[in-house]
Amino acid sequence: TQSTRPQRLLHAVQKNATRGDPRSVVKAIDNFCRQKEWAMNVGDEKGCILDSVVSEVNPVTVLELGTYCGYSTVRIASLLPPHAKLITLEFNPDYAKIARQVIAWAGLEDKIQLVEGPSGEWIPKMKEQFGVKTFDLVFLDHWKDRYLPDTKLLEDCGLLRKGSILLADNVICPGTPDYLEYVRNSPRYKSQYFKSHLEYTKVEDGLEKSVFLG
Ligand SMILES: O=C(NCCc1nnc(-c2ccc3[nH]cnc3c2)[nH]1)c1cc(-c2ccc(F)cc2)cc(O)c1O
Ligand SMILES: [Mg+2]
Repeated sequence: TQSTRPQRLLHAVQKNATRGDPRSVVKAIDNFCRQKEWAMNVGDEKGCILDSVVSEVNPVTVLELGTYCGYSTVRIASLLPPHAKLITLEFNPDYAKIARQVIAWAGLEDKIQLVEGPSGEWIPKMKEQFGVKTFDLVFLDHWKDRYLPDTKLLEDCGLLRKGSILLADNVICPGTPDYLEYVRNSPRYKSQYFKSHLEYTKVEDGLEKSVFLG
């Protein structure tokens, strides 16, 4: 039977990356996507912006919406302090299966909790299921029409505190117009746009960093 793109991406990691070395996993995926097949990872250019925001925030609790193959999951987790935790939500079981193996190859299972299912169902359960009080950093990279409803859900569930950072991928391409309008005009957020490019292309895209003001 024909393999899927996520399966081919995983094989590229297992062939070219060193077990237990997250940076080599990130490199192997970027090389695969540049040389072989495009895939919707945040990529190396936007990934550097992600790295700088993670390093600046130094978060203890992180939520990632949209795991896909685990590229940004590994990229973020490799920068976290020792007792920090990253919860990543993935809706598609096939993506989740691949992501678990990519995360294992990077040796980051202890820092990452991959949860399968729709964000709308899981966000209200974060406190009771995972003992989360609030998130220091949320990386939004899932379905683009879910960014705004899930942000409002995070607010309503008391999962954001004064100073929590939302970092959103793809605010230009594919685009999240309703989310951008909200975080840029709401008095409850201070927003900043980091201009970049759609992963592995010359098409404009960017990350929007928004600080929740409480
Ligand atoms: O769709 C994207 N990403 C989303 C995947 C996902 N992985 N998991 C989910 C999930 C997770 C929990 C959920 N709960 C409810 N819906 C959910 C969806 N969604 C995406 C698409 C592009 C893209 C750009 C230009 C093109 F020509 C084609 C494509 C680029 C990107 O950087 C992306 O991130
Ligand atoms: Mg993305």
